[in-house]
Formats: sequence, C-alpha cells, structure tokens
Amino acid sequence: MAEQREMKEKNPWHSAVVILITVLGITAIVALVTTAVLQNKPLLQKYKYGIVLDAGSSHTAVYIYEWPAEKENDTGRVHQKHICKVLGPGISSYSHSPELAGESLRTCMKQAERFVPIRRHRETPLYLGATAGMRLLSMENQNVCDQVLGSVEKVLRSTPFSYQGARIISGQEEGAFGWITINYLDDRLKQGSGTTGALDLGGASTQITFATNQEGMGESAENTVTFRLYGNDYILYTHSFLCYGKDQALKKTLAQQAQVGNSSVLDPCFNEGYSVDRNYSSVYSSPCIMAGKPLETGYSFTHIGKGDASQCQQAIRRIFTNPGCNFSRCSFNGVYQPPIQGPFGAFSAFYFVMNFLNLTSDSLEGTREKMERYCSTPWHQIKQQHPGVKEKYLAEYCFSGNYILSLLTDGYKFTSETWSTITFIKKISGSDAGWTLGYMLNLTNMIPAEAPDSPPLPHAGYVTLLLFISLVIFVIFLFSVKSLWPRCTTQTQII
Ligand SMILES: Nc1ncnc2c1ncn2[C@@H]1O[C@H](COP(=O)(O)OP(=O)(O)OP(=O)(O)O)[C@@H](O)[C@H]1O
Repeated sequence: MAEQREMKEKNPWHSAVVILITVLGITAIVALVTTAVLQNKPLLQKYKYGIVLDAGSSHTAVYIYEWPAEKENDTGRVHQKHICKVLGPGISSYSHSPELAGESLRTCMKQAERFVPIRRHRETPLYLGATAGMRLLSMENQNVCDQVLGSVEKVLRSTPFSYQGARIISGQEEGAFGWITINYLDDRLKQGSGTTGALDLGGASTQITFATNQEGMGESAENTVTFRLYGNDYILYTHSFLCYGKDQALKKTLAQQAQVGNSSVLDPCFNEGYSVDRNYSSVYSSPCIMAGKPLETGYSFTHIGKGDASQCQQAIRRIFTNPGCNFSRCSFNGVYQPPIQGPFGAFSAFYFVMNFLNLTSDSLEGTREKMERYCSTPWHQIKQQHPGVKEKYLAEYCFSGNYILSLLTDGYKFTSETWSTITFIKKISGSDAGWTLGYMLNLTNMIPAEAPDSPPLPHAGYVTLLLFISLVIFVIFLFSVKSLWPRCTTQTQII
C-alpha cells in the first residue's frame, strides 16, 4: 500500500496513461474489425455479355453468355445465361429464298435484346458460326451460300450489338472449340489436370477431338491442333467427318438400300409396322450421296420398317468406306486416328439419342441388347409408349442408336473396355456442351496463354491475417504495459 502510494506520488499520470492506451487499443481493434468487414463485403457485381449463333444444319440456336466484368481471365466464370432456339430449319435450308434465312433470326435477336441489359448492348460482341449444313451448301453452290450469309449478316448488323462477323467455321475449329468448351466448363484447363475428349454428333457432320502425346501426331498435320492455355501446352487430335452427322448418315444408309430401285425398301433400321412414301429426290439430292438415283424407277418408293438391330448395323457399316490406311492406324474412310485417350464427353445428338433410349450408363453389351429390344418393338407400340415425342425423332431412334453404336465401335474403335470412358452429356454447370462457348472464349482472348499471376493469399485471407496479427501485437503490448497497472490486492492488511 505504501509502495503503491509511493508509486502514484512518483508518477501521478500512470493510471491516466493506462486508460488512454486501453481506449486507443479498443478503438484500433474496432476500426480494424470494421475495415475487415467492409472490405470483405461483396461489391455490386457488373457483368459483360457475348452472343454466339450456332447456325447448324438442322437448326440455329442463339447463345447468350454472361461473365463478371472484373475477372475476365478466370476460368469457369463465363456461363450460359440464355439459349433461344430459332424456329424453322437451319439457314442452309433457305437456299431457294436466301432472304428468309436472316428473317428467321429476328425473334431470337429481339429476345437477346431483352436478356442483355441495354447499357451493355453496344459493347456486346455478336458472332455467327455456320457448320456442316453451310459447308455442304458452299460445295453445292457458292453463290447461293454467299447470299444466305449476306442475308443473315444484314439482320445481325441491324441489331444494337457489336456485330463481329458471320462465317462458316471449319470442321477442325468445330472439333477443337467443342473440346475447349467442355474442358473450360469442367475447370480442367486452369488446373492443368488431365483433359476430356470431345465427341460431337451433329445433323450433317461429326467430330472427334482428344489430347494426345506428341508421338505419331506428325503423321497427319491436318488432324493436329495445338493450344497453349493457362501455361499448359496441348496437342489435340481432331477430325470432322462431313456427311457423317446423324441426318446425312441416315440418308446414306437409306440411299444405299434403295439402290436396287424397287418400289419399296425394307429397312432394318426402322421399327416393324413403320411405312412412309418417300421421294427419291429427298434421299439422293444431298451432296453426301455419291451414287445417283437408280435408273428406271418411279418418282417415289415406300419406306417400310423391318426392325432388326443387327441387320441395321450391317447396313450402317457399309457407309464407312475402307480405302486402305496410309498411316500407322486409321478410324474409317482412310482417316488417321491415334489410339483413343479418354475420358470422353459425348454431346449433341450423342446425348439426345442415348438419353431417349435410356442408354447413358450402360455397358457396350447392355447397349447392344437394349437396341435389339427397341428395334424389334412394333411401331404402333413405340408411338403408344411415347405420345409426346416428335414423330420424326421417334421413327429414327432405332437407326440413330445403331448408328451411334457403329460409329463409336466400328468407326472410332471404342471397345467394351473403353466404352465406359464415355459420358453422355448435355450441359456442364448449366452451359450447353458444344463449340460456341470455346469459339467466343478464343475470339475474345478470354483464355490467356500463360497462367495469370495471382496474389499468394486470396483477399479474404489477407484481411483475416492482418486482423489476427494486429490482435496478437495488441495483446503482447497489453502484457508488456501490465507492470504499469495499479496493483490491487485483496489481502487484508493487518496493522
Ligand atoms: N430430342 C432429340 N432427339 C433426337 N434427335 C434430336 C433431338 N434434338 C435434336 N436432334 C437431332 O440431333 C442432330 C444434332 O443436332 P445439332 O443441333 O447438334 O446439329 P446441327 O448443329 O444442326 O448439325 P451440324 O453441327 O452437323 O451442322 C440433328 O439431326 C437434330 O435434328
């Protein structure tokens, strides 16, 4: 007591200093916590947009993509905001009235104006990529093909968006950008982990693309695409088979069966009881059909279903030619293909068909069995079982399922073992699997060649660490000034 009194007398300010330090310390902590909380509060997110039109052989679809304006180079951040399916056929079907090709896009483009905020319209890039239908039209008639492209260009230029061009993309681009899309959406590119191969089945062409090691790729330069993405080098094998999309393959198979020139064609790829009259010209008019319409036949024939999956596969096998392989190994039609390296994602018609047939998770043997059963089911029963399904698709599922089986096994050489590496997919993280997203990411330079430098700590981690260190310093400080605190003793003093 005497000591304390003595101390107080020596330093009359000491309790005032301690109080001041404590108040300042508490104020500092409150300020730090407030800063940390405010700093971590999410900012009002601003978005950017991009629009890509997929002008396919069977139809056109308008994809609207959205991504946060701040982090354009972060993988997995662009997502599909909306898809509008254009009514009517693909633009290549407007060869008799090209001006209608552009008109067909107007409704979806109006929708796009509503989905993209008005303040972003002018800066939103707009692309149109045409695929196999237009590739075929350009082979048939370049002049009409240009007119169709001119017609869609006119309409797209009249929209408020930043029009970047309408062009026919190559089969190689279609394959490679499909591969980029699925690996970007899976977040595999930034991680630099193993990638997924892409199998795309369209109406008029089909693409196979997968990463492979360099060995043997020198064999065929036209099947090689290289990318440097996020600091990783990729060597891709890619091939697009024009005329081997689902619709053209069906025409090829039917044309080959109709070559005999009878008034009716008994087709194992259609269910028993199916019967439709068809014009020869509807089958033989495609540039994919080399043979001409059989001579000395009528105008039309009756297409009759026989419903036999094994015979159907035999008929399909005949559309894969075998002119000999000039490489170490080939898929079909003499096209080079290195050993397949999975896993694979199979999309577009691969998914539509296998999903309908409930075959997305079956073994190869199980798939064959189910196809036998499906094809041998009478047509009237199929129609009864699936009243809501478009009749054209329904009639073709026996052919389509067998075509997929044959393309993957006889064509691409998948086996019972490698079959299980295929996943049939429609969407990944809400965005459709297809070439459009990869195309836009490439044209807008949204995937950098080198991995961007990132701070050692994320923002929230940095603020938390700062707060923690400050608290530790403050506690140490309090302990070090403890000696200045007035000592209170509870011991009763015996005088
Ligand atoms: N639900 C469905 N069931 C069966 N087939 C379908 C279904 N939806 C679409 N298809 C068909 O699947 C095929 C592929 O469609 P997709 O839109 O991917 O091709 P595309 O872009 O028109 O063709 P390409 O890429 O060859 O130009 C087309 O023949 C289309 O008619």
